[in-house]
This record gives sequence, C-alpha cells and structure tokens, in this order.
Amino acid sequence: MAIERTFSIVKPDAVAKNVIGEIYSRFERAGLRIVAAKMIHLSREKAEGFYAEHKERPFFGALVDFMTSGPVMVQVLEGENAIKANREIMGATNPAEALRGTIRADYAVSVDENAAHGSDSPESAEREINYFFSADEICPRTR
Ligand SMILES: Nc1ncnc2c1ncn2[C@@H]1O[C@H](COP(=O)(O)OP(=O)(O)OP(=O)(O)O)[C@@H](O)[C@H]1O
Repeated sequence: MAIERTFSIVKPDAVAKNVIGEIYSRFERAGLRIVAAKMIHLSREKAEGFYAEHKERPFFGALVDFMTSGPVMVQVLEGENAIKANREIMGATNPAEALRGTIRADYAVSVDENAAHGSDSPESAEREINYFFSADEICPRTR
C-alpha cells in the first residue's frame, strides 16, 4: 500500500476538553504523520460547504451550529493506508458504538458531538484537504 493522505478535524468538543495533544499522540502512535495543521474557527458558510452532502438531513442545522460553536484543529495526516487507519482510531460515528480505546469512545459524548472527523475515501480526502489547505501549507513528503 502506497503512502496516502487523509484529512482530519479535532472538533469543538474535543478542543474545549483540552485533548488536542492526546488525539495527536494517537495519530502518531498509529504511524500517521501530521504534515499540515492549523486552528480555525469555522464560519457558517465554511461549515455548510464542508458538510454539503448532508444538507437535506434533519441534523444539518445542529451539525453546523456545533461545528461553528468554537475553534477546531484541522490537519492532514500521512501514512500507509492513512484513510482507513484514521477511521479505525476514531471509532464509529456514534460513540456508543465505538470500540474501546478509540478517540470517539474515549472523548465523545454523542453522535452530534463526536470529537473527530476523518475522510472516508480518497476522493473525499482530496476534496477536504483542498477545502482547507493550499499546497504550500502542506509539508513535502519526507519519506
Ligand atoms: N443521526 C445523527 N444525528 C446527529 N448528528 C449526526 C447524525 N449522523 C451524523 N451526524 C453528524 O454528522 C457528521 C457526519 O456524518 P457522517 O455520516 O459523514 O459520519 P462520519 O463520516 O463518521 O463522520 P465525519 O464525517 O464527521 O467523520 C457526524 O460526524 C456527526 O457529527
């Protein structure tokens, strides 16, 4: 498997809990490198664009309220099978179903405040990375 990149968000609930470092350590322990990162406070427009695929879902308004409720960390993770590896360490969308030891099991409280986001396919990873980062903000490959 070639080295791959994925996009990740530490959501406002996890930033408020002061566990950015804990979550970054989990990425690193799983063999993922943080090759770009920044803290931002999403505007409604930016959050709505990011979750455009969920526009018609009943929880869309609440999701945008939550994602704009405080700062988030956005990052690009690089490693072997990075998309799947990151989804595994995040755990299921609903923390009640997330395996023990995953980020969502340990730090999230509910499906709407679920601590982290990770791209679910190479196509979403590319779209999401480009939605938040310009090429010159991402470290060139080091390996
Ligand atoms: N039933 C729901 N009620 C409230 N919020 C939901 C619900 N389903 C999903 N969400 C919110 O919308 C986000 C995107 O949903 P999606 O189905 O894409 O899950 P995901 O891919 O696991 O999560 P993410 O895209 O954040 O990584 C979820 O992370 C969650 O915050």
